[in-house]
Amino acid sequence: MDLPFGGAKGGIAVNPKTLSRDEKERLTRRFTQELRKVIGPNLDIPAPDMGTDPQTMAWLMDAYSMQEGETIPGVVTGKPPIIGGSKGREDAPGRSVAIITQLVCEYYDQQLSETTVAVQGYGSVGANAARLLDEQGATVVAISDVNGAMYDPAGIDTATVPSHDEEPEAVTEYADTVISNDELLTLDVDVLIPAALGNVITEANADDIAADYVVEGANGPTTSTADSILADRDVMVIPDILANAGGVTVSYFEWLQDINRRSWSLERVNDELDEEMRAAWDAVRTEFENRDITWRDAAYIVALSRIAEAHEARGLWP
Ligand SMILES: NC(=O)C1=CN([C@@H]2O[C@H](COP(=O)(O)OP(=O)(O)OC[C@H]3O[C@@H](n4cnc5c(N)ncnc54)[C@H](OP(=O)(O)O)[C@@H]3O)[C@@H](O)[C@H]2O)C=CC1
Ligand SMILES: O=C(O)CCC(=O)C(=O)O
Repeated sequence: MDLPFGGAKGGIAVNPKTLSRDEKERLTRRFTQELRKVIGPNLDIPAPDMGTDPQTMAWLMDAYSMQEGETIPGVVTGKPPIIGGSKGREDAPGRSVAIITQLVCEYYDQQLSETTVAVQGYGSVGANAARLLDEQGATVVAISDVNGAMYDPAGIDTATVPSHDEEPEAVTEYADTVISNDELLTLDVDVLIPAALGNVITEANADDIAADYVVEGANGPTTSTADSILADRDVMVIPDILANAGGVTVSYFEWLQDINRRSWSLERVNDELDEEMRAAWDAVRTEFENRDITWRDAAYIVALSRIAEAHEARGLWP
């Protein structure tokens, strides 16, 4: 039986191989019950981490710790800061999306103050990205939740619209003009940030994407066929593994804090995240420029080269 670990709003460091079959079954039942209480049928949707929150991660820590007889905070990340979570973890993926969007704009000589942005999903990733970009001077013209999108070509004051965490399914209630989530994806904006479900940019709508830049906030929002269509159309797609990596990066910071029994300040978390994101951007940009490939291929080359080097260092490479 597979444990429903990983990919939630934090990572988990349990090695299922070290658990007995009975322990696995017990943990799986407990986790699934608790998760279903929160996200109900959504447990079966393609992005199962949507709708979970730091409390969910606290349950995971407690369920595991009960088996161990002591609290093991480092076993799972994305927890509330008061019980071993990291400050800044909730905002981190949206913050990294905003940092990367800023770097993309700088790279293509696109002034942020003259940049329009549409964001699908208004949760941990979408709302934080939208609000940071809004604060930095971009014009956020569309945001959405499961019910549809708020659209205002003059710009939305993102701070006044509650995020999923603050009030789920509220975006359209605050809107004068509502459009569909599908329409949001094809708006004529500079930057499109899909930050909800996977597989929303497909063969069926890739030709209609009017944005110049797609910065992937969600995991896997673009199918591979759509990716090729966008590449042929010179739409720059900045891949999820770079853009939303703030989440997993601050999860790593959280694990470091937990195993060292330390708590970092928010300023330190955000400074170190900024540094990591800029270093990742530089590494990907170098491959992009040297090889004349897509941003996604450049990110894969950076990642796979590191794995290959690690194999080589161990003498494992044929
Ligand atoms: N949180 C994290 O650490 C990370 C998350 N991701 C990925 O980012 C994406 C979003 O996750 P996250 O922000 O954490 O999730 P949240 O649960 O915090 O927010 C999800 C948002 O998407 C909206 N939504 C739900 N269903 C749909 C739909 N069918 N169409 C449009 N919008 C919808 C929700 O609306 P409503 O309020 O109405 O429910 C909510 O605004 C996922 O793909 C996730 O895998 C990637 C990296 C890290
Ligand atoms: O924190 C993590 O390890 C996972 C974060 C996350 O949800 C993701 O990157 O998709």
